[in-house]
Order: sequence, then C-alpha cells, then structure tokens
Amino acid sequence: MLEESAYAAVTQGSGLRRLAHVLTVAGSDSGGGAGIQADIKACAAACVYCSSVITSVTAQNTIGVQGVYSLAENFVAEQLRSVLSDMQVDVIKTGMLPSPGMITVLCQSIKEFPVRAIVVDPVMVSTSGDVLSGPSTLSGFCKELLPLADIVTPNLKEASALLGGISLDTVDDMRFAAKSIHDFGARNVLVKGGDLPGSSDAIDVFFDGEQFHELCGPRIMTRNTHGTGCTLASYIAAELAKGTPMLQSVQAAKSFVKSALLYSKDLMIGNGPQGPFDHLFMLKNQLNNYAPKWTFNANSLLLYAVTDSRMNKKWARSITEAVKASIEGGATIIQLREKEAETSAFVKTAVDCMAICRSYNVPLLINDRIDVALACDADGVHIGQSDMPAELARKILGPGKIIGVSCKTPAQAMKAWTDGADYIGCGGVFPTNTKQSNPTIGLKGLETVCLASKLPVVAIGGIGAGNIQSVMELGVQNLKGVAVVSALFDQESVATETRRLKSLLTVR
Ligand SMILES: Cc1ncc(COP(=O)(O)OP(=O)(O)O)c(N)n1
Ligand SMILES: Cc1nc(C(=O)O)sc1CCOP(=O)(O)O
Ligand SMILES: [Mg+2]
Repeated sequence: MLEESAYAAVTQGSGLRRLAHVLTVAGSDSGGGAGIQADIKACAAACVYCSSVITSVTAQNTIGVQGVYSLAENFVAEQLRSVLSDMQVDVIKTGMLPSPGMITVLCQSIKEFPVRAIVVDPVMVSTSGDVLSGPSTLSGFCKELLPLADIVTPNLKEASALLGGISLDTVDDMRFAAKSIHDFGARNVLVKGGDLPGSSDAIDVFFDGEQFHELCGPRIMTRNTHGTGCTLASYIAAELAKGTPMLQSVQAAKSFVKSALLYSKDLMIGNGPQGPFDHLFMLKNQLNNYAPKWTFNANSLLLYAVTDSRMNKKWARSITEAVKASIEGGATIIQLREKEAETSAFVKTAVDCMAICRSYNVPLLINDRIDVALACDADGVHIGQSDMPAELARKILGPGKIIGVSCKTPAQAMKAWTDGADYIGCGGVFPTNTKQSNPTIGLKGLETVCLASKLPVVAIGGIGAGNIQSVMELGVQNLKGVAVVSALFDQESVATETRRLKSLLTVR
C-alpha cells in the first residue's frame, strides 16, 4: 500500500511500472522558488513524475522580477508535442502563459492530446507585484482555457482581474467570485483568500458548481511564501494524477503547503523580502511520514478511550486486552497513557496495540512520548501544555501524524491551531481522580474553549454514563466527542462499559 502510493506507480499488464505524471506548462524562475522549479519540486514531494514545457524565462530573485524573456509560440507548441506525443501525461498544470497566442497553442494541444485533468493557476502578477501575464491574455484565458479547466486556482488579485477588476474584500465576495469564474466553464474553482484583509486565518473558498466549501488554515507568519500558488496548484495536479478525488486533492495540497511553510519559517535564502521555502522538507524527516494529513477524521474523536495501566492491573488484564475490548465495545480512537511504564515495555505494548488498532482501522495515539510514537509508528501523539511543544512535535513527526494538545483556555486553543495540531483535548470538565491536581473548567469553560477553537475538540475529565449526555448536549459544532479513562477501564467489563457509553453518544 505504502509502496504503491509513495511512488504513485501503476503496474501495467507487461509488468512494467509507470509513474503518475503531471506536465507543467509554465515560466522558469531563476531564483528557484516559483514557476517551473516549484512545480517540479511539489510533484517530487508528492512522489509524482513531472515533465515541463517552458513558456517564458524570468530573471528573478527574492527581491523581484528583473526581466522576462518569452519563448516563441511555435517553440512552446513544439515542446508540447514532444512531451504529449510520447509520454502518458495524466494531468496538465498551467502557470505563466505570457501571450494570447500561447494560450491558443496550449488549448490546441490539449484538444489534440486529451489528459485526465487540467489544473489552471492563473499566474498574472508575481508575489513581488511584477506583471507576468498582461491584460491582453484575459480574453483567451476566460474564453479558451477556463472551459477546459477541471480546476482554476486564482488568488484574490487574479480572481478580481478575471472578473474585470471587481473588489473582493470578504468571504461572501470570494463566493461570488468563485461562482462567476465557474460560469466561464471551469468545473471547480478555488479562490485563495491568503490576502484577505482583516483575517487572522487563510480562508480559501472552493466551489464545485453545486456546493461551496470554506477551507480554513492558520496564516503562517514567514517571509518565505514565494511560490505558494504554483506549489498549491502543482500539488493538486499531482494528487489528481494519482487518482485522488478533487476536494481531497485540494485539501492535501493545502496541508502540504501549510507544512512546508511551517518547516521553512526560519529559512534564509536570498536577501529580499520574499523568500522561497523548502518543498522537500519531508526528506529531512527520517521516518518519511508521507501519509497526507487529511486522513485524520475528526469524527474519530467520538468515543476516545484513554488507557491507564494502574486500572488495568487492578482488574488483572493486560493493556492489549483492554484496548481490544474497548474497540470491540465501540471506541473510535485509542490513546495509550502509560505513565508508569518503562520505555522498553511501553514500546513493546505500543507495537502490540498498533497491530490490534490497525486490524480494526482505529487510530492509536501515544500520550506524551514522541519517541515511543515514532518507534511503534503510531498514528500520532497527545501532548499537554508541559510536554513537548506542539510546533516541535509537528517538526519531528511530519505532516502525516495526528497531534492532539490539551487546552484549558481559548489562548491555548489558538496556539495549538497555529502550531499545527489536529485537535484539542479540553478539560477537566468535571472533577476526576485519574489525574492529580487537575483544575476543573466545567461545561461553561468547555463551551468557551470550543467556541474559540478552530480545531475539533474532545472533552475530558470525570466523564461517564451519568454526565456524558450533558457534555454532548452543549451542541457546539466542533465538539466531536468525549475522552474517558476510569468509566471504561476502572470497570469489570471494558467492552460492556464502552458499549454503554457508545449507545448514550449515538442516541438521538
Ligand atoms: C484527549 C486528551 N485530552 C487531555 C489529556 C491530558 O494531557 P496532559 O495535559 O498532557 O496530561 P497527561 O495525560 O499527560 O497527564 C489527554 N491525555 N488526552
Ligand atoms: C488524562 C486527563 N486529562 C485531563 C485534562 O483535564 O486534560 S483529565 C484526565 C483524566 C480523565 O480521566 P477520567 O475519565 O477517569 O476522569
Ligand atoms: Mg502529557
């Protein structure tokens, strides 16, 4: 499974393998941060082959664009023919198309050599504000290329230019823009709101012709954002080339860009205001956690079983027996919280529990211990305010692992979000004997944190059959479930108690 997806390989009848293949038709960035160079690196990071047709050569660095030299249209046509007539391209991704003739040449090639999908990044102005494709291309763009596009990914400036210069200042304006651009014939539209004024988040609006989705991510404070648009579009193309559905491809691409920006926050390449980032950060992560982050499903937080070795000892059962029983009773995610275990025993137990959880397709997280999570290839970790900082944990674990962070306040919830966590655990909702000296925040405190949190929340602390419904009745949209220790494990039958809580959670 990993081999198949990691190398995006398709075995043909002959036994030969072929790689999912993106062709980028774009301009060269001599600085290496954007354009063709970014596209090739993004595809490489997604383990997809990338061929390239160069439309224009720019003299460019972190300060700006010093020169643009566009290739002759017939030579672009020749490059397109060379690639498309010989290689089996899955997806074409377009970037800088500097002249109307270039757009015509490209559209003719697409019609002559159909591919599975076309991703259009309407590159018009560089991050430094330099014009890369002037107004003369607008008509061809809208009339010829957009009707062939499976997805087009304008930022606010580009969306405005495509729509005759209208101002786009709010998320509602972005929805309007997405719908209007869809009317040109593009099947899906992603309007990127990274530049939206007055918003602390990066909100993108995705429209598939029927439904709108607001895709929200934290704004990463870094100078190294040069090439994010090219990278996002190329990563979408790479996912589509592997056969990933459209919305998931967009989500995977957003997650990749977010992780790359986080990893490259402090990189220093060039002296200008707009630096490039490191697309291949995952190669530096020794365990190469390639699984895309969107595999985390917040619904798995519904009945979150947190183990306790002391309780399991008391009831004379092993941790593996306890984990298996809780899954059979309906637990939707497991956390190994083994405060007293020695490292070697903890790793062994974790490896055994991983095998059980994998066989039931239930995620397994490790409490506190990043090293143990790495050693047993767990699905992720849960860390508290005094454990390894979440930002660092994300760096160590890579984008493919789940990270949960304990939060008692809105400020902690906000930090968990910007640090790259996937969910927060919020409590103690009620008093508990399981964790010493644990301040109680009550249902009101839980509600306050949920309302402030951008991440899904699981409630914890003193939760059992008697009060589980009062927690879920708060009815806050991002409160996804309850995490429970003693009500499951300090009991004679773990499976029976898990079943009881599950039925209380699922009752209508
Ligand atoms: C789901 C969940 N939420 C909160 C916690 C508590 O974590 P932490 O604050 O690090 O305390 P310890 O569990 O380490 O004692 C949790 N474990 N799980
Ligand atoms: C591990 C833990 N963390 C908490 C927090 O408030 O963050 S409360 C807690 C213990 C929860 O155990 P029980 O379900 O037995 O009350
Ligand atoms: Mg902890």
